[in-house]
Amino acid sequence: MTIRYPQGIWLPLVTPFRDGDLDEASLRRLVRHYAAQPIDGLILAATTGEGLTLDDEETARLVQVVAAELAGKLPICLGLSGSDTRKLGKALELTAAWPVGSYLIACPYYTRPSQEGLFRHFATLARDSDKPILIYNIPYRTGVNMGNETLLRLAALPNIVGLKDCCAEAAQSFDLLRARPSGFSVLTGEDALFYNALTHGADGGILASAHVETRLFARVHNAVRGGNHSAALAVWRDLVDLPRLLFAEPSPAPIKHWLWRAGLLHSPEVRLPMTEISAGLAARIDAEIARRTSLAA
Ligand SMILES: O=C(O)C1=N[C@H](C(=O)O)C[C@H](O)C1
Repeated sequence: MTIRYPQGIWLPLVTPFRDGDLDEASLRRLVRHYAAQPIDGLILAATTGEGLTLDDEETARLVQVVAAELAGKLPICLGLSGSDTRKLGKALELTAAWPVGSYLIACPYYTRPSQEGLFRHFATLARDSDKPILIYNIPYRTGVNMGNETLLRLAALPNIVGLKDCCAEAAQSFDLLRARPSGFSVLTGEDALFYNALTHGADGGILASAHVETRLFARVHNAVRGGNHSAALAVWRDLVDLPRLLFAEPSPAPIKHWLWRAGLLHSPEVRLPMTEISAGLAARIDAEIARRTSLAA
């Protein structure tokens, strides 16, 4: 399923592991669970999905299992990252026939290219693929910030359809939202700023935190879209502590801990260099699960 204007809640699915391998049983359980939630699409093998630790065979299997389980219920977007334009071009070629509708491609990291380098990198990748591409701008992970001028040049290319915005500069995000052409989608990847981004005009979010209380994240989105800002704010005031808790230590370990405690994952296992959460954070998460469970009862 190909979506040319992504909006709403896109879930960057965690990748379950068991004893070092892909845990397919947990993966199927997760997909069944989220297919019944109010989300608009799944992102696989991105930051939250520990995509950098998966080899090609595992990524292929991940996509295959998720697509089979979804049976077309939701669109799939595949996360790609790297700092070599040619290798990414080969990854696009390798995955062209896979059941993914679009790609989320991070800016090249570590090498800190110029704005012209960033433009040519994405323009080359856009030329190499028929599928829609979302640019992922996250300077605090990659070391390079794609400026709005470059983004707007890229937005003019037919299959560059949007941005996952994690630039961490409120003015840059707002200026882009004012200047973007119609048909170019902006989704925030700053979980704790989701409500603010929506009120500034963003189309939705790619939010690891939405693994938990998915319906409340969707309610915030729907209320802002419907112009009901006081209803959105009322939900958000209760929800905003959740992303803070789930990002208190490197993601996705806190989220995996929560999903394990909730019975959706067999294990909270992450792959090195990520590590499981501290005992202190585990106790805080367990207490929050207990609090939310007693409120719901
Ligand atoms: O999985 C992702 O991609 C996400 N990335 C952001 C990050 O890298 O910090 C956070 C977002 O919730 C999901």
